Amino acid sequence: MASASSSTTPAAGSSRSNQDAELLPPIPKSNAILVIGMAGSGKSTLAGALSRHLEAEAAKRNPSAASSDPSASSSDASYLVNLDPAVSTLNYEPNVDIRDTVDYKRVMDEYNLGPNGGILTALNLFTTKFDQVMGILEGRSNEVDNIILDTPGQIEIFTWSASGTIITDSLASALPTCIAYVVDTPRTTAPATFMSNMLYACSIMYKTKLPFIIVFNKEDEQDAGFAREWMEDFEAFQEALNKGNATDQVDVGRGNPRARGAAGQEGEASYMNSLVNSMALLLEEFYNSIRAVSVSSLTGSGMPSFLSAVQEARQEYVDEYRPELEALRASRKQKQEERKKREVEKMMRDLRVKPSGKAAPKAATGARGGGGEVDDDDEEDPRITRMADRMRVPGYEGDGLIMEPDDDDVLLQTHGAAQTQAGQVPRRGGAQRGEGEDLASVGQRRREEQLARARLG
Ligand SMILES: Nc1nc2c(ncn2[C@@H]2O[C@H](COP(=O)(O)OP(=O)(O)OP(=O)(O)O)[C@@H](O)[C@H]2O)c(=O)[nH]1
Repeated sequence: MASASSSTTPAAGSSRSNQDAELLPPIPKSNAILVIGMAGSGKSTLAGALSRHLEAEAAKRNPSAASSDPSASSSDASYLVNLDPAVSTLNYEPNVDIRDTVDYKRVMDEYNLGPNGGILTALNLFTTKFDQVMGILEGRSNEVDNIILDTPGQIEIFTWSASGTIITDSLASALPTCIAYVVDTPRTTAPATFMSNMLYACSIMYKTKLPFIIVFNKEDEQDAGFAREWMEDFEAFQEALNKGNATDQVDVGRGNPRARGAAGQEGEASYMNSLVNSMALLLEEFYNSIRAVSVSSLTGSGMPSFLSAVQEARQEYVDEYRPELEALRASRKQKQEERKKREVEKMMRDLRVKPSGKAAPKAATGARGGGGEVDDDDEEDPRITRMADRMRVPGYEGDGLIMEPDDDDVLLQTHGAAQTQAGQVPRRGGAQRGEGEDLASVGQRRREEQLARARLG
């Protein structure tokens, strides 16, 4: 488990990213902190506590500005976005609030939905306007240090919905974004609950691929030492598990769970226990790559270590997430350009036009010696070859014909060429139909003309 420690804040806009400004905008000063967690874990309380902590820090850094204009430091310290349409009261004043845009109770009534369906639909409706929210956030992204986004209580509504994905991806493509996964520490002391929380965290991390911070909240009620130990030492977790039922709360006290033992019966070899055991093994890799902090959103303790973890996450975004995003964008752009080029080439071939715009009657070259400028390097279009074959007349060495891609005309020209073995290939017009004349009449007229000429000859 990576622990949060202070790290240098990368300068706004890494050189690497600036080079590729065409694909992605330069990295701004702000971090986006997406606060996610199970219902009641303390997401909103954390968002409020963090913003107050940031305000206080900003006031300390610049006391004169804070005293002359109390709103100045606070507005630059953080920017808050509430994405929970169903919350009734918040312990902070959001700058952008989903409730100002969608009334989730009306959504429930109008669409005949239950509470969760209402929240999901409200979020979906809001997401249709999220480009506007992104415009606002990007506008502030070089003014504020941290943009904090509080998500709906029902975690799956955000993490497994299309709107959650759109919001997360939009943020991550514009700002150094990290996930703050809030854990209700006092309610995670049973090995099974701990494990399911960690599995959820792991699935979100692998889904979003974003820098991830586990925030063990409510440390005023329950120290997170046991959780850290379970993450770092598999045997400690196994020992706690073997002391009782996986679903029993372990008496972790405020210290080492191993020393205190489990509250339940001795070593139950239940299916649940062995399942939790195997999952713990699977999660070892996840634990190794994760940073975890413990805080109390109620008292405000642990905020500096949380902010250090955010800075580490920013660095990870700059070093790992952003280059991948740039590579992805570059390859998508290249593919788009290649497709565009292929389409233009195909169109050129179909029109038999050189890129310079000159017409080239290549279709007539089946009769050799086409008069127009022909792009000889071009691959022959099989349809044109077939058409030219139909037009080819044995022994004819004449000029090319200018024709329209119309079967009637092709037939007429072929017919015209067939009767002029001597080389007087009728130019277009000679073979044309008169107005209102159908193909059969033209044939008839031609036969009559031929007969007349034969008689004269
Ligand atoms: N003791 C203690 N209680 C906390 C702490 N953080 C939050 N709470 C309490 O936990 C309860 C839920 O907090 P919220 O911030 O509403 O949690 P949430 O995750 O936003 O809730 P939903 O969005 O409704 O799921 C409230 O009663 C908070 O007072 C903390 O650090 N310590």
